[in-house]
Amino acid sequence: MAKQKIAVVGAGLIGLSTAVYISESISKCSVTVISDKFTPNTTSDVAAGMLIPHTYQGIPIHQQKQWFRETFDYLFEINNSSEASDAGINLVSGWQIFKTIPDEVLPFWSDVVLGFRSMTEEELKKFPQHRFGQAFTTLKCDCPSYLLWLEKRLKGNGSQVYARRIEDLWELHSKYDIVVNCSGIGSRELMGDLEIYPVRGQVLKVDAPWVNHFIRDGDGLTYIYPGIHNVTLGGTRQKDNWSLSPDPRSSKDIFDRCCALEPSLQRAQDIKVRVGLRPSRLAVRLQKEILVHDGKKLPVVHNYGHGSGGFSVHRGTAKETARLVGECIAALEGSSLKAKL
Ligand SMILES: Cc1cc2nc3c(=O)[nH]c(=O)nc-3n(C[C@H](O)[C@H](O)[C@H](O)COP(=O)(O)OP(=O)(O)OC[C@H]3O[C@@H](n4cnc5c(N)ncnc54)[C@H](O)[C@@H]3O)c2cc1C
Ligand SMILES: O=C([O-])CC(=O)C(=O)O
Repeated sequence: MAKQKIAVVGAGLIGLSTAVYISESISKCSVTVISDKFTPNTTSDVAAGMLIPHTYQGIPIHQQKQWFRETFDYLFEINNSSEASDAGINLVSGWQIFKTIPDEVLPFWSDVVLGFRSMTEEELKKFPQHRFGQAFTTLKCDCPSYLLWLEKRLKGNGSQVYARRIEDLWELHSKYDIVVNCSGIGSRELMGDLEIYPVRGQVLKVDAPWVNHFIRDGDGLTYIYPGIHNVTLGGTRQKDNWSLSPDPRSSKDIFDRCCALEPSLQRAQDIKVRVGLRPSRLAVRLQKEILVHDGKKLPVVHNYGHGSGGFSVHRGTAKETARLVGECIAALEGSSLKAKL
């Protein structure tokens, strides 16, 4: 049986990690990634890269927990290997703090991260405005390093990578048997999917190597995330705002909010501003679709709409996408066998 040719559209975190999973788990295929932007110019490069899940309202919690666990276990294994530094993965401990006691004292992901517990009175003294907190250890990706590492893995296993903008997935019909759509916010135009919308996020990447614990305000707006190369200070969440231009007033506001939680940040150096558009949707779109033109068919598997939580679940959604691609391959092989009989 000839190898099935698979095109993955998108070279952000979701496209690259899905292409890696498919190329490493399905032997009967060749994989080509096609994208108009690559690292360091994708939304995924802007992210803080913390493994702290965001809840998708349209997806059962057990499913989200499974995606998070698969992602955490995968990155934990990399963290414990000689690849950790190349892949940009580190373990980081810290605190999520709340001004009032949250509804969810024990979030669904509490037994996936390491050492989850309530903060002690002594620890809370550092944050006089906050009444409650959770201490735990999780993983963080240095996003550009991780994307480069994924790209290197792909090229190393013989997959192809091309720069090109796709206007219509049907363009790929003549060269590919199956298309995997990981175009993030680009799916609004590419698929005409009006359920996906941008949530603009502005962050600062600063040099402050003495900061070694993360701090996240439970309101999700203010966070300090130390990584391998810099500390990410956040943030903003601006629904339906498409602007990629840095806003100086937001930068000052972010810096002030973070200094209120960690005053030593006043001495931070080399402050860079980054903006990204979170590809937000009630639920990640993870499903098969058959495109039909003039009686010809093109199977497509969608994997987009990861919003604020792509890093936290990417390996789990890549695995599920590969399973759907496997079903498409079985169907194509079944129909070519039938045609021969
Ligand atoms: C400020 C900020 C902080 C964040 N922090 C975290 C965090 O700490 N933890 C976490 O889990 N998540 C975080 N996220 C969310 C995370 O960044 C996203 O969920 C994730 O990056 C989405 O990845 P993606 O590959 O779908 O999108 P993208 O990175 O946008 O990739 C989409 C790709 O598709 C390509 N593309 C689009 N349209 C076309 C087309 N028509 N033709 C060809 N190519 C196309 C693009 O060029 C790009 O390569 C954060 C996001 C932001 C903005
Ligand atoms: O909420 C966080 O902690 C970081 C994040 O995922 C985002 O800004 O989207």
